[in-house]
Formats: sequence, structure tokens, C-alpha cells
Amino acid sequence: APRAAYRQQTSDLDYDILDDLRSPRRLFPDAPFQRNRTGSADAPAEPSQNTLDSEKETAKSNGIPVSNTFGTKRFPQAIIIGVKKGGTRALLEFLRIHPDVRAFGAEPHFFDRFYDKGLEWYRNLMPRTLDGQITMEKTPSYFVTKEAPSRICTMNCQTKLIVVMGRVQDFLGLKRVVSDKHFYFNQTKGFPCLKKPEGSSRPRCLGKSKGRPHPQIPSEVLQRLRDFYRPFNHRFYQMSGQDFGWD
Ligand SMILES: Nc1ncnc2c1ncn2[C@@H]1O[C@H](COP(=O)(O)OS(=O)(=O)O)[C@@H](OP(=O)(O)O)[C@H]1O
Repeated sequence: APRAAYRQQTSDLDYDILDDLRSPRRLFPDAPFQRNRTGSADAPAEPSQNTLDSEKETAKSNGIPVSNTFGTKRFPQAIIIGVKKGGTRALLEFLRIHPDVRAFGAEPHFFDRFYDKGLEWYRNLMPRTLDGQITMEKTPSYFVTKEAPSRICTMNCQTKLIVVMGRVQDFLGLKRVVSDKHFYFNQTKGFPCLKKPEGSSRPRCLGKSKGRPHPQIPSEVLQRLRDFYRPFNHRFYQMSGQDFGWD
């Protein structure tokens, strides 16, 4: 029988997508595996040594074991580095609809917490990719880790760093495959969710930790926050050449 690829881990990883994975449902449970897509990409960080040593990764889809020995584990060419609570999980999960994107599912926290484990440990976490596919991960705390940029550059200075903002498919040089037609606005969640894909599966939203109820914030606190962030926002508008109108 297929074994769990990774053991469960601490609670502060971004586990929401695992709501879908603990039962072995996936975002598109009934969709065929795209090339070498496996469950291993969705697992939490901290793989067991057995898993790291194992050449053969086995995932379960619809009760059918799927062996994945194709492709190569590569360092990510693109990393979503932030910002926290900016919709980074949604971005990664939606990008993974793209057949040329493969991602490690949980947050590996390599460049902030686990750097001493070494680059090979990190590379081993990654899903296998074929030529032309992009390997990705997301760990929003890299954005607030001062060592992260130089560490990422030590791995590969060409790594594309994504802060949730705009047209990511263009930035990654991907054909625009993922579009509005994949989503619908879910009133209960208050954000876009994936539509029912081809086949019999149901629409899917991200898990319970997304779309939390927000407290009422007193207007004077909001004003203080706006005043505080205004100069930073303006500097950012200048740097990016775009006025986001956050005032
Ligand atoms: N389409 C879609 N799907 C899922 N989540 C969405 C989406 N759009 C925005 N959001 C909001 O993004 C917030 C979570 O951001 P992150 O995934 O970056 O959080 S984390 O930093 O990794 O914990 C989280 O906000 P809060 O619920 O306020 O925490 C989500 O509501």
C-alpha cells in the first residue's frame, strides 16, 4: 500500500492545503496526473530520511498508486517570498493548475529556519520536474528574513522572487493558461475558488485557515496605520512605477 511520503509536522507550517491532502483528495481529485505530478509535492516540510533516500516516490490518486521516477529534483527557479497573509497559498495553488509548474506543497522554510540542513536537503524536498517545467515553493517569511536574499543568491542568483502583486504567469515566462475561467467567486469564503474541473469533482476552495472572520478595527487605528504606511507605499509606487492606491 502507498505509504505516507512525509511525517506530519509542527503546526505553524501553512497547512491549509493539507485539508485536502490528508484524505488523499487533491484540488482536482479526479483530474489525471499531469506528467509527473505526485503527492510528494504537497507534503509538509521535514521529510523523513527514508523518504529522502528513496529513489521511488509513490503517491496515491483515486486509490491507484502512482510511481514517479521521471524527471529531476531541481532547486526552485521561482519562490513566492511574501507577503504573509497576502494570498500566497492561493497564488501557488492556482499556479499549480499550470502543467508546467510543479511545487513543494508546504512551506519548506529553508532560507530562514532550516538553512543549516544544507542545499541538498532542500533540493530533495522538491518534486521532480521535466525539462521546461518550473519548480516552485512558497515561504512568505523569507520576505522578512534579512539573510534570505543572499542565501537564495548563493543557491542561484537568477531565482525569480515573487511578492504577491500582479501578472505572475508573464513574469515566469509561462503561457497564460490559468485564467478567470478557472475560478468563481465564493460568497461564503469571500474570495475566488476553483471551479469544478472537467470530470466529476466538486469546486474547491482553500482550507479553513483562509477566509477568517476579521474583527472590526476602530477607524482611528485604521487612520494611524494608513498614516504610518503612506511613505512606504509611496516609495513602493515609485520603485514599481505603479500607484496601487492603497491610501
Ligand atoms: N482565492 C483565495 N483563496 C484563498 N485565500 C485567499 C484568496 N484570496 C485571498 N485570500 C486570503 O489570503 C489570506 C492568506 O494569505 P496567505 O496564504 O499568504 O497566508 S500565509 O501567510 O501563508 O499564512 C487569507 O486571508 P485571511 O483569511 O484574512 O487570513 C485569505 O482569505
